Amino acid sequence: MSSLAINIQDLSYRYKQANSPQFHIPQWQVPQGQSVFLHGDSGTGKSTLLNLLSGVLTPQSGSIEIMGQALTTMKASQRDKFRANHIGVVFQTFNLIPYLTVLENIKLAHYFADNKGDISAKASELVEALKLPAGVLTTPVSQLSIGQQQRVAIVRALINSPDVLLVDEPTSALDASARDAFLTLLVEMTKSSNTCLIFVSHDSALQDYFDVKTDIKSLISKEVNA
Ligand SMILES: Nc1ncnc2c1ncn2[C@@H]1O[C@H](COP(=O)(O)OP(=O)(O)OP(=O)(O)O)[C@@H](O)[C@H]1O
Repeated sequence: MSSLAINIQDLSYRYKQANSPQFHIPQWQVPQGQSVFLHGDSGTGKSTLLNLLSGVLTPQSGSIEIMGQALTTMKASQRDKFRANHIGVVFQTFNLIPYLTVLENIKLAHYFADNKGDISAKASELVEALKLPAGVLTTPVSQLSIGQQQRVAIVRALINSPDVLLVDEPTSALDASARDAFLTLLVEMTKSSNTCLIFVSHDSALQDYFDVKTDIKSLISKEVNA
């Protein structure tokens, strides 16, 4: 089995709109279990890269392997299945369904993965580990604070034990002490499950929590973007 969680080779992507910049990464490799702080100026392509890694966007050329499996050659249905089983995502808006309870939201994520069975026990464990209140599983998401919703989004992303967890700017809604506690937990949890964590943020004060700090500019090929 590959020891790389992510292996990108000669990746090119361009949005369909006229004048969109070409986004090109000659190569990028991230080992299993590594935590990466991915930063860079606004508009440099961080969200685009996360969307390519999660298979939401499909590149025009090049390859993306996750755990040695080529995301880029999968059919859309295979890619959806693969994402459910191997990739956790927490994007800025959390994408939780507000009128469903926390447990119903988590079950929905689990439904799309292969590993069936009752996940209530694991959901309770994660809820406790992320220091959410005990009764939260039966609470509708709309009744939670933003900080709690963020933790629920993490629980949902971790429920299928992903190999790669992609997190986009999640801490802006939190105060400094809540943010510290959140990041410490997030890094601990991903380390203990050998999950590769790609964490995108503008806030360089957060970089010390992570194994590696990567500026997206260093990944993007200069000639193509000139
Ligand atoms: N849906 C889209 N259609 C066309 N162009 C897009 C689209 N989304 C992003 N872009 C363009 O792609 C480039 C990279 O955008 P992206 O959102 O990935 O950057 P970012 O580094 O995440 O920015 P920020 O830090 O502000 O969130 C920008 O030039 C942006 O205008």
